[in-house]
Amino acid sequence: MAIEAWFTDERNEDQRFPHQRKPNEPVSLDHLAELGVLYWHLNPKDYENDEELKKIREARGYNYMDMLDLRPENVANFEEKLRNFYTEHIHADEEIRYCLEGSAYFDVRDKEDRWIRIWIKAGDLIILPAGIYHRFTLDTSYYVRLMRLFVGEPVWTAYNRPQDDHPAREEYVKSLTERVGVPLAAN
Ligand SMILES: CSCCC(=O)C(=O)O
Ligand SMILES: [Fe+2]
Repeated sequence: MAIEAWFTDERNEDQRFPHQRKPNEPVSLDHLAELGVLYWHLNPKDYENDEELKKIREARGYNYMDMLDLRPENVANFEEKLRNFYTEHIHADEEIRYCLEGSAYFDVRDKEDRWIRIWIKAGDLIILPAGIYHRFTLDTSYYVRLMRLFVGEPVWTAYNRPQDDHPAREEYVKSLTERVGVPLAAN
């Protein structure tokens, strides 16, 4: 079972709604990969002994790990945090999130600056590349338990859009043309 992703409508309704277009315009994993967004589906029940997760962490150097239980009762300044998560931003590093329970939405910008909504559920691990414009919201279930991974000491600093001159943004924009350039040049 793969994650679902789609282009969002532009309606000004609750951010926790799916915001699918009518008819729905799905986005494939290949399209996400072109944007540098990576995805795995793992077994969330046994994450402590999961060899697949171990392999990914080793291969990518994710030695840091913590848990984020996003529900109003156990997060200080819950509303403010959610507001910040939903403000379009980038990071200087990858954003790696593994959904263990519940569900939520990551929105990422595509090359034409359209929003793609990615619905993550238990077992979905996604990696957003450094420099990609994105935001995050809970869905109507209003609960998600996420594992956060990182290389070394974690840096969660968010740089709100616009960040055209940020080195991570410049690097990301360059990587987009290179990623598309390879298969085209091979033709
Ligand atoms: C709650 S995890 C995702 C939110 C986000 O984009 C971030 O933490 O930078
Ligand atoms: Fe982020």
